[in-house]
Parts: sequence; C-alpha cells; structure tokens
Amino acid sequence: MRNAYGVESVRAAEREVMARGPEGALMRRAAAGLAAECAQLLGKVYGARIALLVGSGDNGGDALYAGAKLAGRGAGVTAVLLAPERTHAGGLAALRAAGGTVVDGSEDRAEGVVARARLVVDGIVGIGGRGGLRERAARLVAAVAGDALVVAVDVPSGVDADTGEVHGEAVRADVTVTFGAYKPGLLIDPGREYAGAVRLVDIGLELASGERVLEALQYADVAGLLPRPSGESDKYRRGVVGVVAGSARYPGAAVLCVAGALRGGAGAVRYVGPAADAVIARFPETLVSAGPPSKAGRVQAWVVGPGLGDDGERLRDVVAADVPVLIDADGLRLAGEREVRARRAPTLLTPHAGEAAALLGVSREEVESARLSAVRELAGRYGATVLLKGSTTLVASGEGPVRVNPTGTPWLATAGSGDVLSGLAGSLLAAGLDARDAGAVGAYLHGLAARHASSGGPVAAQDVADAIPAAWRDVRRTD
Ligand SMILES: NC(=O)C1=CN([C@@H]2O[C@H](COP(=O)(O)OP(=O)(O)OC[C@H]3O[C@@H](n4cnc5c(N)ncnc54)[C@H](OP(=O)(O)O)[C@@H]3O)[C@@H](O)[C@H]2O)[C@@H](O)CC1
Ligand SMILES: Nc1ncnc2c1ncn2[C@@H]1O[C@H](COP(=O)(O)OP(=O)(O)O)[C@@H](O)[C@H]1O
Ligand SMILES: [K+]
Repeated sequence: MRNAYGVESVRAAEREVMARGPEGALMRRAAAGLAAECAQLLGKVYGARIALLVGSGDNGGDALYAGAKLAGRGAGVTAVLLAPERTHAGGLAALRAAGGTVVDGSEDRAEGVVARARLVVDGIVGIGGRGGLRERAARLVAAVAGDALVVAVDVPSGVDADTGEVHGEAVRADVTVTFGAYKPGLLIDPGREYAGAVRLVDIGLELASGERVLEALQYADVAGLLPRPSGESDKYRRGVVGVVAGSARYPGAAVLCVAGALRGGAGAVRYVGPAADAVIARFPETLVSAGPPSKAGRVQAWVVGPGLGDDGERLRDVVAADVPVLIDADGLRLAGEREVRARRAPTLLTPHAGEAAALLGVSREEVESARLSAVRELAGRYGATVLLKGSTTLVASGEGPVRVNPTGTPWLATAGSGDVLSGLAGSLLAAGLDARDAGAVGAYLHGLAARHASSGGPVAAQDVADAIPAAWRDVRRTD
C-alpha cells in the first residue's frame, strides 16, 4: 500500500524527530536527497547551469542546501530570492560558501538567470503554502525554458499539498522530490499532473499508518484481494452478479456491462432487461430473464444503471434488494438520496465528474478541481461508498482513508469504458469483496487492462473488457 499523509501529520512527525535529533538534521537529509535526484537527472553535474527559486520558508532552505551540494560538484548555481530579507540564512550561507551566486528576484536580470538554466529547482513554497503562485513567482516560473528540467521541492509550488487543488498558477515539474511521506496532493489531479514523477526521500519521519488520509493499492494488495475459486467452488458459491442495464435505445451499454461482469470473478452473470437478445448474441453464457429483477432468481450483487434510460421502476426494484448494489450512469440520476441511505446492504455509486456534479448541484469544473472533497461529500450524503471516475479515480467510504487508483491511462476516456468498469466492480461485489475493495480493485484492473489493450494507442471499451484477464494474471504473478 502506498500511503499519503496530511500536512498536520507530517508536521507533528517532524516535531518529534526534531525534539530528539540535532538541529537542522532533517533539512540536511532532505537536501541530500534532493541534490542526489537533481544530479541523476542532469547526468553531468559539472558545468551545468542551475537556477534555484527560493521562497521565504524552509522549502527555500532545502533548495539552497541542495544547491550548495551541486555547486560543490562544479555546477553553476544561482539562487533567485523571492523574499531576500526572509531567506533561510543557513542555506544562503552554505550556497555562498560553495561558490553559488545570488540575485534578487525583483531585479530585471532574474528572469534571464531562470531562462538560461538547464535545471530549475522550485523551492518557492512547500507544505506551508496557501493559494497559487504570487505574481513575482509566477513571472519567474513563466521564464523557465521549454527544454529545462524542473524539479519541485516537496510539493510543486501553488499545489495544495493536502488536496491536490490548484488555485491560480502553479509550477509544472518534471519530478517532485518529496520528504518523509507522500502528500495527497501529489497523487490526486490536478496536483498529480503538476508534480510529474514523484520521488520519496526517507528523512526518518515516523508516521502512524492510522493517520493516512489517502492510500493507493499496489500489485500485492490487489493480488491479496482478488477472489480465487477453490476445489469446492461452484458458480453460486463464486457469486452471481445481476446486471440491469441497457434499453431498446442503448443495447450496447448492456453488452459492455456484461462483458466487464463476466471477467470480474463472479461465477455467473444474470441479465435482466430489454437488451437480452444483443447480450445473448455476444455472450451466450449469460443467464437472461424478463420481468422485474426481484423475480430473476438468485443474485449476490446487482449492477444497475448503464444505458438504463428512464426506467425508474427497475431501478427501484434493485435498490430495494437486500444485497450489495452498484449504481452507475442513468441509475445515479434515478436513485433518490433517501432510498440509498435507507439501504442496509452496501451500496457503491460510480459517477464520473459530470454525474457527481449533478448529484452535488455544482459544476463539473468544481468537481474536477476539488475531487477529494467532492467524493467525500457524496459518500457522506448518500451513506454509501463512492467511486469518482476520471483521471485520478477516487474511492471513498464514510470512514477510513480515501483510495486513489494508480493505474489507468487517458486512453480510457472512451465511450462505454465506464460500463465495463461497473460490470467488473459489480462482479467483484458478488464474489464477496466489500464495496471499497470492489471499487478499488475494479478500478485497478480496469486501468491495467486499458494499458494492456492500448500499449500507447487508442482502445475501444470492448478491448478493455477483453484485456481484463491479462491484467488479472499480471497481478496474480506477483502473488
Ligand atoms: N516537515 C518536514 O518534516 C520537513 C520540512 N522541510 C521543508 O520545509 C517545508 C515547509 O517549510 P515552511 O513551514 O517554512 O513553509 P514553506 O512551505 O517553505 O512556505 C512558507 C512560507 O511561504 C510563504 N507563502 C505561503 N504561500 C505562498 C504562496 N502561495 N506564494 C509564495 N509564498 C507563499 C509564507 O510566507 P508569507 O509571505 O505568507 O508570510 C510562508 O512563510 C517543507 O515543504 C519542506 O520543503 C524539510 O526541510 C525537512 C523536513
Ligand atoms: N483522463 C483520464 N485518465 C484515466 N482514466 C480516465 C480518464 N478519463 C476517463 N477515464 C476513465 O474512463 C472511464 C470512463 O467512464 P465513463 O465516464 O463512465 O464513460 P462511459 O459512460 O462512456 O462508459 C472511467 O473508468 C474513467 O475513470
Ligand atoms: K516547492
């Protein structure tokens, strides 16, 4: 599991270490890790032109000490000071002693220094930052050459470390070197996008895992959660997933949802709805029935919604069932908050940003710019587990850390791929995973399957479904 911790926890852990250790030890470790990463990126340090953007806090101190190390190895290092009178004194002295030079960020030549640098180190602001870049910093960042390497210290300046929100301008880094722990803002868009590749430097902070606010499953975690049939398994013990999806107008949604469900580990897939002919033509192994879902026979979990249109009757029939239910797409529009809250069995809602926005009564942009608060808000309102789809898919339940999906590719943004995901996650629910695990494992496999199917090129939703078994085998190989 990859865990991320909020700023308050990181600060508390820092205080503990500082109370025990010598003054400045943490910053020295941080700067050593930062310098090593910069050196590796540069390849050849000697003679390299480096600009340090240095703000008023310890983030600037890290940049200055790392700059001193690089200057000691023969790099041409210039610190551009954004608040000259409040610059970290020890760091500044170290840089000067190592032969580095200093300019005031308000001087005209400062922009030229930045523009000529091959490597720019962003030490403007770290976990102490609030809001986007201020004007002078934004002007200097805009001067960075297109082919320069940008390394952010701890957090890209302008990105909210706790949430990944960006209010105004922020630094776009190739690499972010973060200290002591991952911060949520480095793993959730839009912040994740600004952070580039994230490197964690261990500086000896001890964080209790109970304090994590965000977690990302890794291969081994997923392998441990995947259902696996045993000698005694039969199709009923493995779980039957019921799919209520599709309409005369949108039969394809039913086919894609069933395609995902068949690869999700349940023993059988039952389809109820008007697209039965299309489903059977493509997947003859599906058990189809007409009539209300509640009369369809044994089902351990339902998926309801993709391509459903306005069929509120079947939706309500499913929501009344006393087994886990995944609600997606049209189902989200039709399901009332009160009905969902009243359910006793687990509910998993899987909106994309537009659907989440409609449920919350805000704009799509608001959801996309504040994904963490949107997913938490929805989970709270509905008393359900919510999987918010998109570039960084999040899964939140009422309690416990939010999960962020580390797999996936923008090629997944293709019509119908969400239907495959809902079938897949519903199948995992039927196989016995709880709603959080079914959502997170479903998103993980779905993303990995898309990468398999894509190999860097376009994919169709059907390709993603077809690649799920390969993704599954990949994960199990690490078992
Ligand atoms: N925790 C740890 O374990 C370790 C932490 N370490 C390092 O310390 C960093 C935290 O340092 P920190 O607390 O000094 O805060 P920091 O982020 O440098 O900035 C605060 C200053 O910035 C200013 N400011 C605010 N917003 C701004 C904006 N939008 N644009 C511009 N300026 C803005 C604000 O000043 P203001 O002008 O508002 O008075 C405030 O004084 C951390 O990220 C890591 O790098 C490591 O050395 C070792 C271990
Ligand atoms: N930029 C992106 N990067 C990674 N995954 C994405 C991106 N955009 C969308 N996705 C994923 O693609 C799928 C699209 O689902 P959805 O929006 O429901 O589409 P549809 O309704 O056409 O099936 C979701 O799994 C979502 O997480
Ligand atoms: K920074």
